[in-house]
Amino acid sequence: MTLKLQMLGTGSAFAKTYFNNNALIYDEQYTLLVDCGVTAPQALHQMNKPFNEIDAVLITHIHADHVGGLEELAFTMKFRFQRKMKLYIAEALVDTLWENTLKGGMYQKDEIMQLSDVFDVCPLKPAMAYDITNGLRIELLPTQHIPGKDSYSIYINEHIFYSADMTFNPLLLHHLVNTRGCDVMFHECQLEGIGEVHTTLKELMSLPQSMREMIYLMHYADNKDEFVGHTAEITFLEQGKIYSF
Ligand SMILES: O=c1ccn([C@@H]2O[C@@H]3COP(=O)(O)O[C@H]3[C@H]2O)c(=O)[nH]1
Ligand SMILES: [Zn+2]
Ligand SMILES: [Zn+2]
Repeated sequence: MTLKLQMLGTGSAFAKTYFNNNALIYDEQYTLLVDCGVTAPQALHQMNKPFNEIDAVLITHIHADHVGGLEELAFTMKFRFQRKMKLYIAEALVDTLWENTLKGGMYQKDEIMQLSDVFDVCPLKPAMAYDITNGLRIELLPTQHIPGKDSYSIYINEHIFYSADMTFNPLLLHHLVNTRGCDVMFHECQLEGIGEVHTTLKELMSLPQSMREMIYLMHYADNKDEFVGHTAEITFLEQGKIYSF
């Protein structure tokens, strides 16, 4: 099964050169949006892709660069396209996404009272595989990001790791490669400094060569070009480009 991946953006939370780190995953005619940050509506607009062409959105965690575009997406779907988009989300995030993020902007008495009034909500249990289509299987893997904040990386089609924002977890990466057949990793990356809530380039560079060859960097800062040529076997993902896996 060959999937295609196209990043709407590859930027870190406050990057200005790149859009937010959100992705489109294509399985033939099906399109899954992975995260929908503040810049996602603008990025989609520039790609000439209306919200209506997206089949579902999946959320990794609640930070504005991952969910800040959901209000525009949901309002546009409701008032322009008269339908709800499917929302794949860890069950632990359902209430907080509504109560702490969307309700303030979206609440309308008798019209929009809960998340399910604007999304077709599909709560996911972590560590369980779900077939989204015949050719797209996803599993949420809880990964550490901010203390007390639930955050979920994604294991796709039993061989692709797509990291949420996360601190370095070499044990998980080794486990996926050694026991679960992982051969591609899209990994968020903080290019310099101490990775308090993210994984640093230095940490990823400490992995064995065979794993570095699998890694594509995303969620990077504006000065990415300074690091091109200094990442050994590790590749930078580029926003807008279509990759097949
Ligand atoms: O303890 C903290 C919490 C947050 N932050 C910043 O806020 C950003 C929120 O989105 P993000 O998770 O993509 O990146 C985060 C960081 O840039 C931080 O530096 N330290
Ligand atoms: Zn982020
Ligand atoms: Zn985050």
